[in-house]
Amino acid sequence: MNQQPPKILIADDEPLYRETTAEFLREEGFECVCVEDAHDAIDVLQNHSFDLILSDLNMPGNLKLELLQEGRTAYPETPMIIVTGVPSTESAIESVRLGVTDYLLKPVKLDELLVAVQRALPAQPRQTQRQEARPQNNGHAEPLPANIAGAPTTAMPEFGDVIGQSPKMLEVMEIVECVAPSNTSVLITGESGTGKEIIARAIHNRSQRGSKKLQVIDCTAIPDSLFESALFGHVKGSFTGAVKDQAGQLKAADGGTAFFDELGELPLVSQSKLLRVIQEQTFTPVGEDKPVRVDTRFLCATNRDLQAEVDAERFRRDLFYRLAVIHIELPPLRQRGDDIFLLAEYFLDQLRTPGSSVHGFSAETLDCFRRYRWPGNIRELRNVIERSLTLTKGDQVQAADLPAAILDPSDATSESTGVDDLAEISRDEALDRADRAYLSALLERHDGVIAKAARQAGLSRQGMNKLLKRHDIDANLYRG
Ligand SMILES: Nc1ncnc2c1ncn2[C@@H]1O[C@H](COP(=O)(O)OP(=O)(O)OP(=O)(O)O)[C@@H](O)[C@H]1O
Repeated sequence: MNQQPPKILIADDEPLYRETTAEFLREEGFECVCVEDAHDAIDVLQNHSFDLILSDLNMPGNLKLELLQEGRTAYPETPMIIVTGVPSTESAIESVRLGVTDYLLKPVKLDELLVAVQRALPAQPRQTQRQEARPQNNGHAEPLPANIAGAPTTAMPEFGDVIGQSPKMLEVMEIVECVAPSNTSVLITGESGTGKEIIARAIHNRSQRGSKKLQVIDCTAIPDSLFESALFGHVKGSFTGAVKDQAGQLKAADGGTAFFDELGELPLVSQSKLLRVIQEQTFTPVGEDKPVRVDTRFLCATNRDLQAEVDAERFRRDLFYRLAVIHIELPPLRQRGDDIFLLAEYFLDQLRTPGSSVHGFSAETLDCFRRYRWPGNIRELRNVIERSLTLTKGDQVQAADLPAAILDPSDATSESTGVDDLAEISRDEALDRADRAYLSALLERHDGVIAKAARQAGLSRQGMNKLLKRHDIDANLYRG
């Protein structure tokens, strides 16, 4: 059996970084070859085979990501990790589109680098599989093989449960296709009910982790004091109430994906614990002294503006950069054009009882759908259709079957502001007022009962509480 250590090509124009990385990896048992620019890297690759390429982005000869292109086309079997000091969403998406295994930000912790290297190397010792370096084909890049990550798709991918054909959603789906096969972290943002979880599922299902678990971790549901126990698990007797050994949620995500929902709600102290897990892929259960190693991909979602949270020092900058390598911003339903009709048809089909004669919507109903703001987005649409189906008598959902707020959306924007006044204020302020008016009307109707108001708006209770807090509305004032 071939006992050669895995061989890594390190391409970086910063001598200090290059040498310290090589020294560290050599100590860990790898063989390293260092080059200082993309030209040298491409030359070396022609005559030697490697098990992994570790490459900087901003270095001579790589302005158009030449090394990446060459690496992925001529040596598609050789995994590649990007380590960059100048991250950008564009280069991250392009790197992932071309099929890099990981995209790390400098300064990268050595432990984190080691985890990424170990993950990128195939489970089988690569020495026995190492392919002969292929000659360059006269500078003509081969087309990307269809089976590698990010090969341009000619037809739109089949997205099953994710409905949408608007340009913004097609863009989202293209990014999902590109990023799914890598281990890169993805941050998904968007208003409540825009489908953040469904997109996380789409990424997970399309990755090689798809047959393993997608563990959803709701950051609002974990009390600060129980964060470690919930995530890392605990051993019996390690604290009052720990009556038996309990595995944490991260253990369940081993081999699969951990999806942190409502990440923006995570308190600072828990953020630092999470950062460590992501960097080192290890954690120590409460009451244990030995760390547990996992292989987990991290996806997360929030409806907060995380960059603003970072600026306000409520969210750790290093965690933000680590998680937001790829950022997918989901548009609100009101910006998805005709997707609203596709979604409405889809939910009608899904939710009508077998044998129901309802098979569509009246023109007036569709018009109401188009004009309404949908603050609860797709979840609200789904709820509205579910409710209307119970009221509809004929074979079409009529406008009269819709909730009052949807029938007359102007009610929700009136709030003592005339149309002329509205034109004087910013769009954000106008939308803010509409939200406030809508929430007040809902609370009025439901006598201040938050759960009922949330149900009608298609929001979770927590989501409704957050909105009320943001608008400084006290539900108690609406109690009868
Ligand atoms: N593009 C879509 N196609 C079909 N169904 C969708 C789509 N987007 C969202 N949904 C449905 O809308 C509902 C809300 O979606 P989801 O829970 O993913 O939203 P979210 O953004 O994670 O919400 P929250 O911020 O409240 O957690 C779910 O029932 C989901 O299946």
